[in-house]
Amino acid sequence: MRTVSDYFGSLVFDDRVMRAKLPSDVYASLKRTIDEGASLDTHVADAVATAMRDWAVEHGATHFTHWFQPLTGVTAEKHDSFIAPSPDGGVIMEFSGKELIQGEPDASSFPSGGLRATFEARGYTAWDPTSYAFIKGHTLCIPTAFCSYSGEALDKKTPLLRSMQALNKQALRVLKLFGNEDVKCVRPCVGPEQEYFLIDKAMYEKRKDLVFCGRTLFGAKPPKGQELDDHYFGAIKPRVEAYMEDLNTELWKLGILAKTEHNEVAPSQHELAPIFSVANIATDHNQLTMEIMQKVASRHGLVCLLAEKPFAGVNGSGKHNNWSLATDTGVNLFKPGETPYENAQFLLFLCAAVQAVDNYQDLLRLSVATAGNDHRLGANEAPPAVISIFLGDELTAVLDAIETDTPYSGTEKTVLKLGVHVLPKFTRDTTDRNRTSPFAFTGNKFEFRMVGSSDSIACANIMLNAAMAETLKEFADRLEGVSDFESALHDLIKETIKAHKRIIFNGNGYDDAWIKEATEKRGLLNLRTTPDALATVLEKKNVEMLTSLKIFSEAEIRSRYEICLENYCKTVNIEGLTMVDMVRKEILPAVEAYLGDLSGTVAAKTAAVPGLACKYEKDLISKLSKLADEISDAASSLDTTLIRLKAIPDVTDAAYVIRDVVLQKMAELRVVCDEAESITADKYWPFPTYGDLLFGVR
Ligand SMILES: NC(=O)CC[C@H](N)C(=O)O
Repeated sequence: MRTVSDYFGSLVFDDRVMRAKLPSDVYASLKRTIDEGASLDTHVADAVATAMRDWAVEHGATHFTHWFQPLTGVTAEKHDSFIAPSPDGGVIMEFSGKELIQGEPDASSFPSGGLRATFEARGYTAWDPTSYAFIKGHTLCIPTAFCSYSGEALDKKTPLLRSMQALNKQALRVLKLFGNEDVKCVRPCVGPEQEYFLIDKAMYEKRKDLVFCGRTLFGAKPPKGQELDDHYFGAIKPRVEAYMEDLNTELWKLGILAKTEHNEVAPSQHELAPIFSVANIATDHNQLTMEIMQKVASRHGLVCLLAEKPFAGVNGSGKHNNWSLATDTGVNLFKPGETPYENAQFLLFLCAAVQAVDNYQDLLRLSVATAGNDHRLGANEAPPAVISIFLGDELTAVLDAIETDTPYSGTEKTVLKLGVHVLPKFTRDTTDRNRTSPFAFTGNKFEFRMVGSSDSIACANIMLNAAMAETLKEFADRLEGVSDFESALHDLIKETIKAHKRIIFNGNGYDDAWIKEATEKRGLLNLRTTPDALATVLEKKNVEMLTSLKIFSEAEIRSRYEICLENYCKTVNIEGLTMVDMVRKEILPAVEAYLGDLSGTVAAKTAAVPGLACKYEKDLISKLSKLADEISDAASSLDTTLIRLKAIPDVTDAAYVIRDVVLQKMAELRVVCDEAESITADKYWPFPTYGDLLFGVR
């Protein structure tokens, strides 16, 4: 039997393959490009392309594609076969260095958020040699960045790579101050925990809301939900187990480090978590993971729902983004060290994260802002829309002690002197206690829990890296060249704690009292909806930070603002239209059919026994008939609003109408439909119910 280690990474042109297949000088040169960003010359590119082609063809590939991440949030690919005609009438398989390095997909149909007006529609894709090429189906996929000819990023990978570069530069400056001359590179490492729902495919196909929107727009609460907590970590059902097994095999073949799997809180909800990797690879891998999760589900007669809130009344799905910083010498900068010096360094990086999150709360919030995630954040199942940091009581007490120069009880009652004393050993706080926090320190990393399950993790990590780079830059500017490093460091840490401790909160984030305290006493932002959050990207401090670090140009920021808002408007518009369609073509006809049969029953019964009261039927007919009128009115009102919406030219104005009017009307329509469902006989209801969907996979 083949073991996992036999086939792990078998579809990846990884370091093992490169070492075996490339001439040693080519391998050394490519490694320099991968590790140090050195540019690649043409003969190296040609040699790599040839080896890649031979390897891919051996593995059954017939095509290649530049695989990229446009601003749609999903990945894109355009396949070209390797074939070229040979003089004898046959074909040879060709792939050049030029084709490896650069491609020219026709970009005119990807969202560009107004950027297109300023440059040619055609963009180009450029190989990202730091992320390995892989085979999907019969196609060699080459991870690439996607840019315009004038250099504007049209994708999510380019700004992510830029943010990693900025962070590397500033982190190295800070590390030098601590005497770490041997460190050549600092990289953000990410492990995204992916939550998802698995439902039966045949049932899925009967619901237009699931097919068009990926989430239910109607559904009366079933008798059983998640109240017994019997699904969380429960035994995995055989059908789901078979799916997970198949999924793991596919992911492992692609070198994706799928590690943990379990049932989540809601019925039919599950989670898959990988081992950490460098941020851009983790991003590529998560995109691939989401794609393969859906593909494999189909083979098992299942559908994998990635929407943040596919069902009302039970938990939604997030993608908790575990984030840390690692040096090429193997040090995790968020891990408390063993020596006083390491501890001082740890505290400085920790304080930088605190300041970064406080100063750029808005950017972190908007990095996860989508129509789908708005239903999840703040619904007492995922973090609220207010950003705060959980540090745990022990670490918070250490920071308090430093801030006030008071003894910390954990260290034999001495006043902590940075660079002299070691920190006490922290017991790791259990993740259970962090569950309500948007940004939780978990011993050696931060867990950014606000990311939505269907989101690309690129945006969240771009903003995290950017905010951290900016803060480290400020710290390095201040500390470089000081005569007494230890006291300057002490002052900086103390001041940072004082200035930014308002963002630290170890209590229950679901508590209404916290939201009040956060916004009223602490002045933290509460950006409840996507339009509220997105608007903040255009604020001067944010534009200045992102442009000065060269992560985005101003035009790129504007384009992303437009695209995200447009996406919000389009998503909700599709949902509204789907509701109207389902009501008019399915729900009302079903209710009417039931009403017709009930009325027929009354007529038949009174014909048989004249004078019979038929109270049960008549009450039901009155109630349902009244609901049918209300449903019809609510659907018309929603429909009229959607028509009005179309006439609003400005996307920001449209987004506010959605936030304030459309979503409200959708909610009103749902209430009456769900009520009708709860009193309509099962056999009339036109599509599978919540009970069927949530408990249908056995
Ligand atoms: N067990 C959990 O951590 C639940 C998390 C929750 N599903 C979320 O949306 O974030």
